[in-house]
Amino acid sequence: MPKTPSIRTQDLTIRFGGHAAVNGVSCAFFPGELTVVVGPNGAGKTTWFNLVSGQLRPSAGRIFLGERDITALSPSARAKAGIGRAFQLTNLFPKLSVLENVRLAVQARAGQGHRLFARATALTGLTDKAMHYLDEANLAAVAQLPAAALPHGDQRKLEVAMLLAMEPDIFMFDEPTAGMSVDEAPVILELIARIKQDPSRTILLVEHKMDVVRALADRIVVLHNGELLADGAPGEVMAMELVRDIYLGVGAEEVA
Ligand SMILES: Nc1ncnc2c1ncn2[C@@H]1O[C@H](COP(=O)(O)OP(=O)(O)OP(=O)(O)O)[C@@H](O)[C@H]1O
Repeated sequence: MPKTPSIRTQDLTIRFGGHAAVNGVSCAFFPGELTVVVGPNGAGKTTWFNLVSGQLRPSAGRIFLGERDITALSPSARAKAGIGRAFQLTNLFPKLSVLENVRLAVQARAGQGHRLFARATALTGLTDKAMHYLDEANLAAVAQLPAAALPHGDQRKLEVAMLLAMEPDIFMFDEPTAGMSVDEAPVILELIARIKQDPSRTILLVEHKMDVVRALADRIVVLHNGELLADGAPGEVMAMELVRDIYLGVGAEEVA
């Protein structure tokens, strides 16, 4: 029996004025699969991501989460429905401790909203859960520090721990190693590789760096001028002449 996609876009299009930043993109994604969305600057990758997570509304086309049409849902309703997106540090509460940050995500997942002062008994359970996710992200040792005190790489890990605490079915990462040092980047990649081990999860990643693409991708989707140019296994896609052509001048040597 063919597998049901966990998320899919159908003829997804958004126009800004006369310009179609995303143009008729149809593709489906499956549990247990990590897809990297690549393409040159301005190809429409971030815009497509924003359409999927709900920050932008399409001019045409639809988005389905499983069988459910979520095109009209707000970003928060999509998050509740199972789409989790890591934003580049904009979701952190800098003055709260690392633990409190994750605990708030656990509370949000449990449907208790963002209350900092929950009842003591409830708090213990929430704290235990939060510590579990901090352990997964290798951040347990810094649980009591304010988020703002962490180095950039650890803040990005904290963001991933908060994403894990939301227990999404779909994980979306926009350039997860952007701004990281060479020492910090592998830790995030390892964390994403671990997330991928759970076959119920679908992972979407926008990435420019070919070493990251090579390390993680089960599949590559190439956008170009807002259109879907290629979609397939990494070796297959990277060997396509058209794909190599559009990368000429923007890292052709890296594609090789
Ligand atoms: N709010 C907007 N208003 C007008 N044009 C926009 C808007 N957002 C994006 N665009 C245009 O849509 C196109 C796609 O942009 P997008 O940022 O999605 O590309 P990208 O592939 O993510 O690029 P990069 O790799 O540089 O981040 C670009 O031409 C961009 O200028």
